[in-house]
Amino acid sequence: MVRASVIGCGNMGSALIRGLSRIDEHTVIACDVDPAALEAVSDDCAETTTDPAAASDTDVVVVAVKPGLVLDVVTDLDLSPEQTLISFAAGVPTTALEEYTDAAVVRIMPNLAAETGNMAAAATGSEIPDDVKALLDAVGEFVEVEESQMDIATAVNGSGPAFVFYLIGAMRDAGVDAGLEPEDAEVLAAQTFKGAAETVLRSDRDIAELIDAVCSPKGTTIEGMEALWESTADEAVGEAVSAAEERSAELAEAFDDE
Ligand SMILES: NC(=O)C1=CN([C@@H]2O[C@H](COP(=O)(O)OP(=O)(O)OC[C@H]3O[C@@H](n4cnc5c(N)ncnc54)[C@H](OP(=O)(O)O)[C@@H]3O)[C@@H](O)[C@H]2O)C=CC1
Ligand SMILES: O=C(O)[C@@H]1CCC=N1
Repeated sequence: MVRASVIGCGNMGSALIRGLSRIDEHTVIACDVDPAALEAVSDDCAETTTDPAAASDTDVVVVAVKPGLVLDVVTDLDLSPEQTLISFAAGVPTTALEEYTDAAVVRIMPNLAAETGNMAAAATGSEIPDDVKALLDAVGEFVEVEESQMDIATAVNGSGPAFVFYLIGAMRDAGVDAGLEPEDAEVLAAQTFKGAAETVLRSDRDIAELIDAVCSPKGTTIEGMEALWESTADEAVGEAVSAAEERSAELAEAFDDE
């Protein structure tokens, strides 16, 4: 069992808390300056507090506040070398965090799908302790990456859900425009993304082979694929990822002189 606290229970912190509450092996203390944020997760954690000091004696301390607040919060926590600090912050390098704490630091780029146990996370740190791995495994899949890869990971899996929500919306809207009921179109589009993602994860076949498997000769899909191949859809996705990556790098630049 992992004893963890989550400091900052907004969008990302609350998603983690709710994801961990789906399994009862972990004890989670939730901390936020906003009582309303704590009220929203009170049924999904063991304890809530507005005092970070009261939440700082757990084995693992997850800091999920906005990037600009992270170092102040970490400084005030005064953690020991036996504890592990997890930072979710975009653009805050591990070395910067290490200057402000005695705890072992693991920098993680999570995503909102922690809430449903489907998080894709990138983790970096000299050694990722077993209890942190157990915590990440409990809410999805993680991969270990180099610190230098964190900006692109932030774009792909951290920001990625927003890009995918957008694409699901576009597929839904196309269905609605052609006559489907909005609720039906949303289920069909979202479940199709979910099923396709699950297929990619579970299949030995690469993505080109999977596309081929859907395209019946002279059928419907090949017509749609030809329209996609002729469009600049892949460039648009690439540009979205690059813009998010650049912003992550820009946030990190603030720490260059520290
Ligand atoms: N949202 C996402 O999908 C993802 C976010 N992240 C990272 O997670 C972090 C949090 O992002 P997100 O959840 O979106 O942000 P939110 O603003 O939704 O949540 C942050 C929460 O922390 C609270 N807070 C502020 N100061 C303190 C403090 N000193 N002690 C305790 N709580 C405090 C805020 O309260 P108040 O609002 O009153 O200030 C708010 O409730 C960021 O660093 C971000 O880069 C990473 C991946 C995905
Ligand atoms: O938009 C952001 O900055 C945060 C980090 C990745 C996802 N949300």
